Amino acid sequence: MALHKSLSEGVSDLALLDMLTAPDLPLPATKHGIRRRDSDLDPLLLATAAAYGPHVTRNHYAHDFFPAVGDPRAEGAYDWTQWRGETKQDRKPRLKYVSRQAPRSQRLKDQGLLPEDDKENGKARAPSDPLRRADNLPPPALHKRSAPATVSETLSSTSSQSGTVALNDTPSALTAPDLDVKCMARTRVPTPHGPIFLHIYHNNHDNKEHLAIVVDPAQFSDDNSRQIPPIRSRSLDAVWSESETEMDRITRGAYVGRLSSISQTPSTPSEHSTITPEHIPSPLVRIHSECFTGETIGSMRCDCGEQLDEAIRQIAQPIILPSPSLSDQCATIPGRGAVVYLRQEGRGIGLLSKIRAYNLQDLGHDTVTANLMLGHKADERGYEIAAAILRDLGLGTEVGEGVRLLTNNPDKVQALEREGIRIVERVPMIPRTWQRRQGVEVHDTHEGGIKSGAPHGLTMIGGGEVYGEDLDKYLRTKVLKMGHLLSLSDAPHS
Ligand SMILES: Nc1nc2c(ncn2[C@@H]2O[C@H](COP(=O)(O)OP(=O)(O)OP(=O)(O)O)[C@@H](O)[C@H]2O)c(=O)[nH]1
Repeated sequence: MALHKSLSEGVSDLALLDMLTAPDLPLPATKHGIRRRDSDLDPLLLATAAAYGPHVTRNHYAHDFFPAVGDPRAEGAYDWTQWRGETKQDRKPRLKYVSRQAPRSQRLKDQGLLPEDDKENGKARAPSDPLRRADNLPPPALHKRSAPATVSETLSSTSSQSGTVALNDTPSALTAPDLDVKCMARTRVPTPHGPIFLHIYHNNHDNKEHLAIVVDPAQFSDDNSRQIPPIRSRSLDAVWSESETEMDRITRGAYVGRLSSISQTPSTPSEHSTITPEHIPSPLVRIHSECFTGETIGSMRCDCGEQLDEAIRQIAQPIILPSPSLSDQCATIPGRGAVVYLRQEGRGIGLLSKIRAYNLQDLGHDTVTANLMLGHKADERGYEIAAAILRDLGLGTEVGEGVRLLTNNPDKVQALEREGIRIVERVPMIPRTWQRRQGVEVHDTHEGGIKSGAPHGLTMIGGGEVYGEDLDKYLRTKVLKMGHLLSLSDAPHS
């Protein structure tokens, strides 16, 4: 009885919707006496629109019955307000339920809600805004690579040799733009390891905002007599436009010293020297790849969070300089260097694929095989942008001092060297549990930061060490399958 009641209620609902929505065409009735719901306009769609109000299905109201249009790009095809009725030519026997609006991306662009080319959090900027303009990218010399690396470079070098085609005559379809990076903003951030300068970079090869974490606390001092060149971004210190004010420059981080309500000195775009006195060790640099799981939610499947923390900690350690003579006291200078933080999540395969790879790993596959099973390479990362950022910071350039690179990954060293970065030393990144096994004190934290004895397993900045079965497997695969330069005999469970 109840079943019959609900069935009959359902039947009358459908009949009502049919009555409201069916075109005025005679339609065959079913054996229950209800017309078939084969209208082009789905009654359920209309019911949803009526139930939830126009704000939910606003765009559906721009759809209606129209004679089918042969060419969807015909005048008025997308804009129903422009529709002036059908012509003889258009006339078709069948009504079709079609959309008369442009694609959503086009509509947003027309309304000024979608930026054409500004990647900064999707917000449109006025063309006059000095922060928007990209015409002050660093001079080409800073970006020159030693060997031709792109189609355009190869083409232009061949053509200039033959002397027949000018550089700019290369067909644009064949040229990839030379990589340019630009530091959009820089700011001071206090961390458990001391203050750092966070730099945000844009580039013309991908849509990611790559970062540089610069450790150079000597820049806070007013002492201009120091011999060590500051680690500063050339593109940031450049003047971006004639209309740029001092406040514009300061707001984007182009200032010197410590910014405060009484200290506001804009930087000058002068070329900084990259020559450091010989007795000063080269800056310590790490090229770090994004790992949301390890760095943000404290995953202990990998040691990425710990590595980021450890890298900043090591770079920030004061440098003890050898004393010129036995009687002299050793001098110390503040630690200096940088972490370039690349948005290449999951070794370049992205977070979604990495998460799927984790499930395959739980089924027993290692990190490399899991990537391959998902149709990815074992490692899809590139280091051209990292090299360009280092050059912009004056690190590892041909003329200046080299860098000491914190890594166990030989591919990374080679890739950076291919990009022209001068690496004078590879400094290993030993996992903290491995260091502890070797009797190394691993909680040597900065004054004022998190104190020794941070809980184990905390992978965030200022945290302790990562451990566990998953991490063991992860590290073993890196050593055994990816050639990482760590000795497994140092591992706690070996
Ligand atoms: N595909 C995949 N990526 C992972 C996994 N675990 C961590 N990653 C990513 O690995 C990257 C870090 O690379 P690693 O191979 O750990 O280290 P590396 O940068 O090559 O080498 P080091 O300089 O010695 O640290 C980050 O982008 C992480 O997101 C995993 O299980 N699968």
